[in-house]
Amino acid sequence: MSGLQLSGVSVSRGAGPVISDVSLSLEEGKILALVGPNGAGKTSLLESVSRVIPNSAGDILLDGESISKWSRVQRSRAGIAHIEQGRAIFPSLTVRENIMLTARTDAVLQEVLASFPELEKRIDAQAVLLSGGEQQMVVLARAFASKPRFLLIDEMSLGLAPVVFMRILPVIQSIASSGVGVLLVEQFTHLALGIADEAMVVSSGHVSHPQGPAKALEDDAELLRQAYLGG
Ligand SMILES: Nc1ncnc2c1ncn2[C@@H]1O[C@H](COP(=O)(O)OP(=O)(O)OP(=O)(O)O)[C@@H](O)[C@H]1O
Repeated sequence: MSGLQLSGVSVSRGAGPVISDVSLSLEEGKILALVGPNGAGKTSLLESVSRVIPNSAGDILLDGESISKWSRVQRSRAGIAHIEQGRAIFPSLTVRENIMLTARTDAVLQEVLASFPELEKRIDAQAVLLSGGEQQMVVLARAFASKPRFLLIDEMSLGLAPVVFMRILPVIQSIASSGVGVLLVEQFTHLALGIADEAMVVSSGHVSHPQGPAKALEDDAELLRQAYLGG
């Protein structure tokens, strides 16, 4: 079986479980939106996939092989990239230097920039001088330049106006079209559902709406509301 799978994954933090028995499946080239209320455990779930924290039960599989015991570095080398919450650019470096940290060669840089027309224009600007939206583009470009198979994106829109985030959405779509599987956690639920192939809702650490077509949730406000309340 190819792709990334979570099978009955639980995650504990401090006092107890924050994720219980979550299963999902992500294929390369697809976007799966993971939505749910604040504190539902979405960040913790992504963190268990990249091994910021371990899963306490269940299994995480890559191409059918268990990676639950793999370190963060091993998972990253296997192509699992994680854009964590908060902007993580190197402010004193230029856009080019930030992207070259992972691109390493000019050929890869040029390949990446083809998906980021806005950045191409600002390639020699110091990153600190960019707008919030442009800085997030740099973060995305740097992750894409590492040539991931799977990209975990945690609330890239934090601190951005929806209209600014809307410029980032087509870039995420283009990354997925290039063959990267994207697991997207996003506070602007409808924007995320609008670009996702599939979606699922997590509420209080549990799956309250299982993985299925994103359109079903996008088109049915009542279904979405119920799932947010815990199904
Ligand atoms: N470092 C931590 N130590 C202990 N508990 C934590 C830690 N980080 C998060 N939690 C708790 O884990 C639960 C899930 O939080 P998490 O951040 O994973 O949810 P979330 O759905 O991403 O929420 P948000 O949208 O607010 O970021 C919450 O109850 C939170 O208080």
